Amino acid sequence: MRTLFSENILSPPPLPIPQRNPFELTFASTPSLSYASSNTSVQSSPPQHDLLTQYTQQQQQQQEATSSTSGSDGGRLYPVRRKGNPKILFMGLKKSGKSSAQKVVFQRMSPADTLFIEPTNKIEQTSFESFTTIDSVEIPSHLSVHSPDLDHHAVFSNAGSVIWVLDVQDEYLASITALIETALFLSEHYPRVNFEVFIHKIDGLSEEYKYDTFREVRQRVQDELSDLGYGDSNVSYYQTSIFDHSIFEAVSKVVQKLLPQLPAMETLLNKLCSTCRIQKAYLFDVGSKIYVAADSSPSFLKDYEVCSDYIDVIVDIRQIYGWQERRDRHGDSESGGKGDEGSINDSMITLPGGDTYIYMREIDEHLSLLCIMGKGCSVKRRALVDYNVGVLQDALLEVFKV
Ligand SMILES: Nc1nc2c(ncn2[C@@H]2O[C@H](COP(=O)(O)OP(=O)(O)OP(=O)(O)O)[C@@H](O)[C@H]2O)c(=O)[nH]1
Repeated sequence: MRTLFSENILSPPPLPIPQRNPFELTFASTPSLSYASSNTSVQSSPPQHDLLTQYTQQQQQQQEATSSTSGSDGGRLYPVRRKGNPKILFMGLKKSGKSSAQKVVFQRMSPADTLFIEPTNKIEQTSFESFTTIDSVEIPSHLSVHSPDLDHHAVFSNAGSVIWVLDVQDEYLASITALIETALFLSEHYPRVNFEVFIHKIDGLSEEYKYDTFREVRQRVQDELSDLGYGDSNVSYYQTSIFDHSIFEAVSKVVQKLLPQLPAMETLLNKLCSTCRIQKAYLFDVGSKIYVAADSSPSFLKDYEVCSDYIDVIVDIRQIYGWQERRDRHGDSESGGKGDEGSINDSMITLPGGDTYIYMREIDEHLSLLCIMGKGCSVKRRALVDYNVGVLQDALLEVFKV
């Protein structure tokens, strides 16, 4: 076959992507991992580990030297360590959807019920208890960042992220002006706080208009910030709606940036995926359906949706029929007694077509691992997957033990 390129021209091999050392965190003890694999070529060799470790150490030294406050590394945001629980502030103009967004995600309110939410007139804080406690705070629309009634220190000093909720179904120029004001205030006074923009109520726009509007808002904000000399400020944008999974995906990404365990979790999931040929692996918080980590392969909303729906099914079944007492893979039950090995809470389904499977395994009472597997990882390899997921489970429990 004739091709445009000569067969003798070889493209250079891709450079290995340097990854953060997962064990940089000050854990009480670090898990020692050895995954079982039927394919030895996917396991990293010791010299590679040395290189990665050296690279990470250099990065850390550079970061310490420049005492960077943003936690940004070449465009990639790494969690900045903060004291206390992850705290997320919801801000935006009146009726933009602040209460709805947080109630749908953290309190499992049905989207239809948000029609009856009363306006918020004072600062409201709620705590979501799960694998970690997430504080979510709503700032009423009449309190702008320059309002003398706002206790800036109490509100922003320990905040992790500010989410600006912008209603695209409304006239949004006024919201953009207030958004810029808030972004500037945060850049100047609280640069460690992440600034996230939810381009919200996107469900009301037609398919082709959705992306145009998203791009227009993003461009306007970026242009105005650069005109004011803050072009390099790290602002993230998400298209969201409470009527689909987009709000959960967006909140997941916001929460992930606040978790110091994220690099360790990502590395563990990457290793699991390469060892067991898993297409995509998510670590879900079952209570809220936000995912706290995923492997680094490209992520599609559809994958997230199918896993999220599967969690709903499992939670419903569990509520109706109950669930076996959980035992770990060593046979210890939660009450401390010894039981039969194998009574671990996991399940697997095949999607229509028969080529794709979803595997779910409880890691602890809040977190569950969900994996999407394709042709390369059939049910015949289930024993290998079970074993390796067991190793991952032990490591994750160590990570959260701190
Ligand atoms: N179509 C659509 N409507 C939404 C969405 N999110 C919220 N809403 C609706 O927007 C209206 C206002 O939502 P709220 O959550 O009360 O907004 P708010 O910003 O908290 O309002 P205030 O507290 O009064 O400032 C409600 O009727 C919600 O049902 C969305 O994603 N899509």
